[in-house]
Amino acid sequence: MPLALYDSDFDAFSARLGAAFERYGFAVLGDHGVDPALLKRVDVATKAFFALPETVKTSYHRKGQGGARGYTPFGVETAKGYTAHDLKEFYHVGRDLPAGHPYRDHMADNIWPEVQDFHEATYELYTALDNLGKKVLRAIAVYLGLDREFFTPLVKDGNSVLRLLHYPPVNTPGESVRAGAHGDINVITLLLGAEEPGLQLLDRDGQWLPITPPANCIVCNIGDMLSRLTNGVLPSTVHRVVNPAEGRKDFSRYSTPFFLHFESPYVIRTLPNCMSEDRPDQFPEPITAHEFLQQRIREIKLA
Ligand SMILES: O=C(O)CCC(=O)C(=O)O
Ligand SMILES: [Fe+2]
Repeated sequence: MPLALYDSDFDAFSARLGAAFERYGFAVLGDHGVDPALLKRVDVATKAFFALPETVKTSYHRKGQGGARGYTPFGVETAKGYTAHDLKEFYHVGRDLPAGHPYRDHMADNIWPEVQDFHEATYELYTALDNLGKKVLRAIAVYLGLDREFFTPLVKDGNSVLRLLHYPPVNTPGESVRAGAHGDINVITLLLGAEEPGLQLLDRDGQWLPITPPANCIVCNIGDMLSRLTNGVLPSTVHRVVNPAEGRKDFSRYSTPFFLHFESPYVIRTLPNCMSEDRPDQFPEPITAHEFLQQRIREIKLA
């Protein structure tokens, strides 16, 4: 789906995107407008970071923060319901908040590694994806029959995270997979770098479908918070990253999801227009975005 349609025919864009989300929980966005030169800078800085010695990388790991900022080493995150850990390491960049901002009591400051251009490039990408996410949410709002700007204030200072992911080569057989089957916790996810094969979604008939986006596309999916808010009208589809095929085992995979979150105090309460006699409220208990996130972080062994 070309993002150009957002400007040329917003209603058509909203209808097509919404239909893809309602059917698959996923959509692929073309010509997303994020500067290719910026993506190259992020790629260079990311690879430079992960190539550092383990002792240097772990100096950017903060225990007891739920992996919210900085480095999370290989072998920590474990998908909900799994015993074997995922085969990945990652770095989280969060939102910079001004001095005195009330959310600073729970949104930690960023940690910046000593890698050239890492701070500038990754934060520029954070801002670009934050803005792109607002466009996607405008299209979703109209699809759901809400005001076009319904989500805009709810995500303004949301606890969104840019995750720079590295899946190292997989040379030893074992139970672990690159990323075990999971639903994303957040509102929506915008994913860059899924051209390297491995990502699959679990379709409603129980089949795993590979996601093979053309170059320069962003894969977008619905997270559990939006699924809950919409009473499942927009599904948070389970997905995973499988281990590489024979010829690709010696290669790393790098990908970059942006997990867009609500502002922490926002109360997720089922939207009235997503309930009906045929679709009774599945989530009668409201929950704040903050509490929802804390519960899920404990489940994936990040806290
Ligand atoms: O690496 C990918 O393609 C997907 C990663 C993912 O699903 C996640 O980190 O939540
Ligand atoms: Fe995911």
